[in-house]
Amino acid sequence: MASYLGEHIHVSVFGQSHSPAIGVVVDGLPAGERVDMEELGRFLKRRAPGQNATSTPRKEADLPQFLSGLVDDVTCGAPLAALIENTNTRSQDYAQLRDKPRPGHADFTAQVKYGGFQDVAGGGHFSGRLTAPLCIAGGICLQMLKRRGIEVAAHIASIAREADRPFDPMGESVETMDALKRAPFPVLDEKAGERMRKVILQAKEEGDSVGGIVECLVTGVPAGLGEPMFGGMENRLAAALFGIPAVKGVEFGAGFGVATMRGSENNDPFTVKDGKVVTQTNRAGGILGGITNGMPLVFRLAFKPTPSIAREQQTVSLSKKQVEELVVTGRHDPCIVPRAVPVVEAVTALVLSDLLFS
Ligand SMILES: Cc1cc2nc3c(=O)[nH]c(=O)nc-3n(C[C@H](O)[C@H](O)[C@H](O)COP(=O)(O)O)c2cc1C
Ligand SMILES: C=C(O[C@@H]1CC(C(=O)O)=C[C@@H](OP(=O)(O)O)[C@H]1O)C(=O)O
Repeated sequence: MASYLGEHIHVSVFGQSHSPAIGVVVDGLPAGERVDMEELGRFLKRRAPGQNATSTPRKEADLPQFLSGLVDDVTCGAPLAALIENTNTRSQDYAQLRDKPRPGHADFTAQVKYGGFQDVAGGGHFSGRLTAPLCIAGGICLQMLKRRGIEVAAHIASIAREADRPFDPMGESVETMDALKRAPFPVLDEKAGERMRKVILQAKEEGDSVGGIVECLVTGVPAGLGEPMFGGMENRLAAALFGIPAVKGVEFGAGFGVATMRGSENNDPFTVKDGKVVTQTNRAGGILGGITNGMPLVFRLAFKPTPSIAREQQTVSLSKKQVEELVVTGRHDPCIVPRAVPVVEAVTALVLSDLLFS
């Protein structure tokens, strides 16, 4: 399984949703970086399950235990290892899924690939739960980046057809970006947030789920990060962001919108501000030729609706090779998007740190 990321800051995620613990090993963190444990705890809490009606009811404290890599909360240069215990598992909910794979989840493909030896319980290693250890590693990198003037923030850009106001691609204030990190439901327009919550609860009541879009903004990125062709900033971010379960699309800057624009509409004119070359607009999303141009990075991710829904669905019995009905039981997010927002920030911070600290 390809559960590792990064060349210089190498991150390896392990565990399954219902194994005794999940965790991460991070090799290559620079020595001497202080980890603010309270800040990290607040970050992990933003992702943790079981906190409100739009989330899975599975309750987990998601408290990281550090086994190595830190001395008095400061990185010491040795590989950092951290664990989170799984305490609230109900594996019987998954018993039928080895033979009757859930439409939209990885049960069928895992069965094909691992020949029945895969851990089915809780979605095994495919579970969104594996994003918790990613947030430990990414949360540390977010602190390292902030110390160097790089701010990463994401918000819920839309749920189903309800949309927030988009980020200003030229950047947002640090106050606005920080406020999103304190918000239990991170949106820029509270009224839009209310409508989104309603859409999620409505779908849940109907035994269904909804998807949506997360938009991410990174300010303070120096020009010159990334390589042409296959080592581009877009390539690296996309490869990592597609590792978040349920992501089905990633677009940078004006994204798919460029297809209907003219060059005169899409090009960002250059100008000089305070002696620095900048662009007047930022439809490129801060990347040209795979290399950062010094403008903010802006990108969006499409999340599919949660596959495990309460409604009856059609599947097959793999042993009987016949069509059967399936009712998925258990505890699930009616929408993945709100809990995925800090995960997007974490993965972004890991990719940027990998390039910056090389
Ligand atoms: C934070 C988070 C929470 C998730 N919660 C659930 C869930 O409760 N139920 C579910 O079926 N899928 C959930 N997913 C999505 C599945 O893990 C994912 O759809 C599945 O592994 C198949 O992978 P794919 O959608 O990338 O193809 C969650 C994903 C994330 C990132
Ligand atoms: C526990 C988390 O979310 C889980 C993600 C998930 C899935 O299939 O991705 C399925 C559910 O697992 P379980 O059936 O064990 O409750 C969610 O609760 C988490 O994200 O921390």
